[in-house]
Amino acid sequence: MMKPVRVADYAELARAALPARVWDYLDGGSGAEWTLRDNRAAFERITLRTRVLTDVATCDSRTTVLGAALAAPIGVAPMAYHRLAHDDGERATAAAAGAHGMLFVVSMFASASYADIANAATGPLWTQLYWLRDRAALLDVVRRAEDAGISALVLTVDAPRIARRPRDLRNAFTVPADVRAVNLDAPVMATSHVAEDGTSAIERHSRERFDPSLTWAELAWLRERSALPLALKGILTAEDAELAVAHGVDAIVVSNHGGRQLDGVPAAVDALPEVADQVAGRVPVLVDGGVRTGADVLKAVALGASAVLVGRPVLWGLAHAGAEGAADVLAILREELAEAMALTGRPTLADIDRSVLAVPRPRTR
Ligand SMILES: Cc1cc2nc3c(=O)[nH]c(=O)nc-3n(C[C@H](O)[C@H](O)[C@H](O)COP(=O)(O)O)c2cc1C
Ligand SMILES: O=C(O)C(=O)c1ccccc1
Repeated sequence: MMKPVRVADYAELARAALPARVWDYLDGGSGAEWTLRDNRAAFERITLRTRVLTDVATCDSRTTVLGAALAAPIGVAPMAYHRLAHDDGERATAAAAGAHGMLFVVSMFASASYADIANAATGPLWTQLYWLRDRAALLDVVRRAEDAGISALVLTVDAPRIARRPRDLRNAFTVPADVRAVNLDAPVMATSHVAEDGTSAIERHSRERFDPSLTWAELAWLRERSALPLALKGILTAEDAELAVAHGVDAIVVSNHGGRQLDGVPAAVDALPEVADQVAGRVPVLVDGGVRTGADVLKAVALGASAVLVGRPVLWGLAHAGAEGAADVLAILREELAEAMALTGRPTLADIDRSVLAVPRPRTR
């Protein structure tokens, strides 16, 4: 292929670079992958209303989210095991995000230590958590993150267990022995590395370790033990957004886990307005799922997002060309966002409101 110019170009490059079962794990979703497809389709259904002659000589996409100063309202979504995509793993991702003034949310299942990631980083780092049955182990992860200077916690709440993902079941997917969740795993072989026909090792591992009995009341336990700001990731309804704010959560990530948890929930960008309207500016609302262009970022901001997180495309860039590839994916998004702001006549993020969105209407005669 010629030099990639769109984020989507990197998908094919990554597919060519990776073993089929690793590609399936990264690319795949749950069930019939209906929600996975809808994450994209929903962005593609939204059209834009341009304004002209507004002086777009300089477009400013800078913002601050939970104290993190960003050059653009874009971050890397938490994803397990970046070393599946490239040997340099999360250190490369951290360098790429930092090079563009973007946020990196490190997965609890990162394949590099928080200390090593922090050493490679030049920008803000948050970390994602799953609520483990073993509270001491959960707290241990939090302490390691704090010690490395991680500045916020993102608790994923859409995964009391990892959903059935048909591609991983068919492939009996296991994580290779040399790729490990080093901030978490005991040095013994964890289930995620043990093969068993017709099962996904990650799904089995999640059933053993994640605590599916977690409720709102228990969030206080974590708040009492860490002073870091806390975001909840995986909120899709106004009811849960209200409960999150009522329980003192500092930010919300509207997400369907990239179509990897319950198949049949709405596209993330379709759930965003319901959540943003309910929250009404009380805490920042982020969104992830299907963001592939700068115009997608603009659409999410118009619907109330303070920032977007980008998942798979970062791994595509890593798989193709390590830190350089991941950085190029982020550079394309940043450049396209600047272009979308200029061409819609919205030179600052504050100018990007719902007036930039065309309401799709049935044709009348
Ligand atoms: C390979 C992979 C691993 C993921 N691992 C995690 C994880 O460890 N924790 C988490 O909260 N979300 C995880 N996610 C979900 C992402 O944070 C994010 O919600 C989703 O990928 C965004 O959609 P996108 O890939 O379409 O941009 C993972 C997603 C992928 C593709
Ligand atoms: O694959 C995922 O989406 C995911 O969230 C996860 C969770 C635990 C271990 C590895 C991946």
